[in-house]
Amino acid sequence: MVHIQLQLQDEHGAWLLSAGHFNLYLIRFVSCPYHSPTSLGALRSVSVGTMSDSEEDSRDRQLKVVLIGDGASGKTSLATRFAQEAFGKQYKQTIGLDFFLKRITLPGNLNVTLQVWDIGGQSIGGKMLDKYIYGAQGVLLVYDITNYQSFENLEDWLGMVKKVNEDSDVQPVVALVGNKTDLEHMRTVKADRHQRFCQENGTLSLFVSAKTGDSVSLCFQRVAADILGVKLTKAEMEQSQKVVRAELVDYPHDEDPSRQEANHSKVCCVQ
Ligand SMILES: Nc1nc2c(ncn2[C@@H]2O[C@H](COP(=O)(O)OP(=O)(O)OP(=O)(O)O)[C@@H](O)[C@H]2O)c(=O)[nH]1
Repeated sequence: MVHIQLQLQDEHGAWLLSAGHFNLYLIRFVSCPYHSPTSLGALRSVSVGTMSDSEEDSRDRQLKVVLIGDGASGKTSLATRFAQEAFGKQYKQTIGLDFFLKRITLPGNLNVTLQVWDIGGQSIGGKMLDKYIYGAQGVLLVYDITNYQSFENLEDWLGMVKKVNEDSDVQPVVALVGNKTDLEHMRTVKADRHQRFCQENGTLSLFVSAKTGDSVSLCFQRVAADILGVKLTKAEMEQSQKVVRAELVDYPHDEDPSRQEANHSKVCCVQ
């Protein structure tokens, strides 16, 4: 594939455009005299050159990853935990979709910008769902491990993904994501049921907690790596699985300090 580097400067030397990855037909379009003298008349230089493979490799890849699944399964929470390292206990239904961007680095210094499309659970019957899913290289099928219905309904969500991609040569990487693992004691979807779904549908298998952050980065890393054909080592996977959670409790200050020491616990959990 031919890549062209195109750079445009104005009369003061400011870059109007400096970009690569143009296919030849785009360059033809740029060289047409479509621009007005006022907007681009002051152009000082246009340089066109090819990019070497190493320059090309150092550029960010953009991947579209969509999160789908029933309402309240935790899609927004996952996206927020991943992109902003935050978690909100309050449920606020996503209407339509939300959009997040996050840059990650995969082994081999491969920079990847993930476009995370958080699709509202109520979109399942809507007209826009196929448009949201279209073009996604990665799909996270999210369910709540404490809600069996959210797992059962994934058949419908996956059906939609297959329908959107039925004419496509390249199929998206699909991952089954069991969320809310911090509520293990309330689990209603057995782990072997989860694994069977993965085997039957050829999906990646992930368990996460958006609340604690457990395995959330790993989840996105694995999907991105799989899309790009990058292999993550065991050490790399363990690294992105790690969670450091510290909870400091503010106790009243007027107690006897010796009693405070005996009665109060500070929670600091390193996983
Ligand atoms: N305990 C626990 N609660 C979670 C977790 N993830 C999400 N929640 C809670 O579950 C509720 C729903 O989370 P959302 O992220 O809004 O769910 P959603 O899938 O985006 O829902 P829709 O917008 O309706 O599609 C919220 O109250 C979250 O705080 C988790 O890992 N553990």
